[in-house]
Amino acid sequence: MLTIGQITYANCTPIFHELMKDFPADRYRMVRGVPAVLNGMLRQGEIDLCPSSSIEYGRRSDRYYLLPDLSISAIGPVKSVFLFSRVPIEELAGQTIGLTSESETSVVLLRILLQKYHGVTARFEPTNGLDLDRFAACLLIGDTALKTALAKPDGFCFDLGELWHAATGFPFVFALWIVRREVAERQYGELKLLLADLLAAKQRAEGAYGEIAESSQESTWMDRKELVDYWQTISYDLTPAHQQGVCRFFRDAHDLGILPVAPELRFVT
Ligand SMILES: C=C(O[C@@H]1C=C(C(=O)O)C=C[C@H]1O)C(=O)O
Repeated sequence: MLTIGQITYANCTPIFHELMKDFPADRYRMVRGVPAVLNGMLRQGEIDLCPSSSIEYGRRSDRYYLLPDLSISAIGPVKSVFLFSRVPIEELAGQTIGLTSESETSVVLLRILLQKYHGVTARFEPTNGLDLDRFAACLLIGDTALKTALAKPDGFCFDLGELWHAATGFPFVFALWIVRREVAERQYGELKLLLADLLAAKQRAEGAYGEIAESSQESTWMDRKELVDYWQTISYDLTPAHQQGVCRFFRDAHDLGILPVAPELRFVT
C-alpha cells in the first residue's frame, strides 16, 4: 500500500477530498503534516510520495521522480503565501524578517524576490506567526497566512505568487508531487494507478468546489464563497509554462548559491 503525505492546508483539500471519497482508508495510507515536516519524512523514507515543496526536488533530484500534470501553483496571486510587512519592500534592506518554519519553497522564493528582483538584502529568523513588534516583516504560508490575511492586519501584505509573476511572467510552482525513486521502481504499477486516480480526482474536484466547501473543515473559519474563490485561484496543473517557471526558480536559486545545480524535471513515465 502506498503511503501518501497530505499537506494539512486548504489548498490540498479538494484533491484529497475527491481521492478519499472513492477510496476510503483501505487503498491508500495518508499521513498528514505541514510541508517542512512532510519533506523530512519523504527524505527519511517514512512516506512514499507527497505534494511536497518544489525546492525539495531541486535539492535532491537524484533521489526522486515527479508525477506529471499535478502541482500546487499560482499564475499570479496565490492568496496564501504572504510577506506581511510594516514597510515597503525596498525599506526591508538590513532589517530582520521572521520566517515560518512550515515552508521550504516560499522561504527560498522570498530570498530570490528580495535579493535578485528588488535588490534587498535582509536577515532572517524563525517565527511562529505574525509578530510585527519583533520583526519588520513576517513570511507566513498556508492556512496561517489565509487566516492572518482575513484578519486584515495593519501594514503591507505582499503576495509572493503575484511578485514572482510580475518579475518573471511565469507561474510559480510551490509544490510538486514528489515520489521516492525506490518506490517508483518497486511499486510502479500501484503508482500508475494512483496517478490515474489523482488526475481523475483533480478533474472532478474542479467542477465541485462549491460542494466540497460545504462539507470542508475550512468552512468553519472561511466563508464558503471565499474558499471556492481560493481554490479557483490555485492552479493544480503542471503545464509546460509551469515547468518553465520551476526551471527558472531553480536557476535563480542556483545563481544565488542556494542550489548547487539547477536540475531537470524527471517524471514517472
Ligand atoms: C500555496 C502554498 O504553497 C505551499 C508552500 C510550500 C512551501 O513554501 O514549501 C509547500 C507546499 C505548498 O502547499 C501555500 O502555502 O498555501
